Amino acid sequence: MTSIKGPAPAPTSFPGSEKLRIGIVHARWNSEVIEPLVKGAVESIVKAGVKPENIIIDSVPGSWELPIGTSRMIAGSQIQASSNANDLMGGATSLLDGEASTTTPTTPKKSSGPLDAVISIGVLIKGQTMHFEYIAESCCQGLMRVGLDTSVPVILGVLTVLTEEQALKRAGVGRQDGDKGHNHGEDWGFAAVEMALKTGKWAAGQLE
Ligand SMILES: Nc1c(NC[C@H](O)[C@H](O)[C@H](O)CO)[nH]c(=O)[nH]c1=O
Ligand SMILES: CC(=O)[C@@H](O)COP(=O)(O)O
Repeated sequence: MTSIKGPAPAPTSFPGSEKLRIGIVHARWNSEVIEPLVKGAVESIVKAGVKPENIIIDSVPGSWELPIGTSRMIAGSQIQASSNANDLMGGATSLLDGEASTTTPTTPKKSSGPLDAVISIGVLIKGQTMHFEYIAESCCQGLMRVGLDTSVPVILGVLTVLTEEQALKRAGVGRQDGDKGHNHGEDWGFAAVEMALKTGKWAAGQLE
């Protein structure tokens, strides 16, 4: 019997996506699986209309570090956005200091606005101990908390799998049964763009 499980097809258009800035923070553990997942996510973010230069990618050692990495990346983007706004006003800090500003206001080509969504990507593979269970639970709880606390959508890109083949298949690079599987990174990219646009509209009081 064929399976009915899986996401609905992604929307075909994402109006307004050209203004978005999307972050990806990924763990470096299990990099053979991480790499295609990140690639899949980037491809679908671009397909959805986000400019490649507005996709910010950074890494952390392992999935345990994803919640703090995600949280600080969001905060860093907000700091960058407000200091950029100061620069565009002609260097507010130096004016406060009573100095003439030497900063020439320029319009940055790529966005330095705050991140509109972040995808947190990790691959946890069950080993011999309880390590997997502790990290999986804390990591997912932590990522949920970051999203709710910051109001910036955090997309759960963490695979929690029992075998290496399960991980490979979920990154579209399966090696067994002639079945490569499906790259979940692609779904995460579309989810990030959709959630970034929707939370932006909701924040502006626009409900369809
Ligand atoms: N076993 C896996 C880990 N373990 C490493 C931890 O995430 C963490 O980096 C370390 O304990 C230092 O704090 N990470 C994964 O992403 N995937 C694993 O399967
Ligand atoms: C990093 C660890 O603590 C390690 O011993 C976990 O082992 P396993 O992945 O086999 O559970």
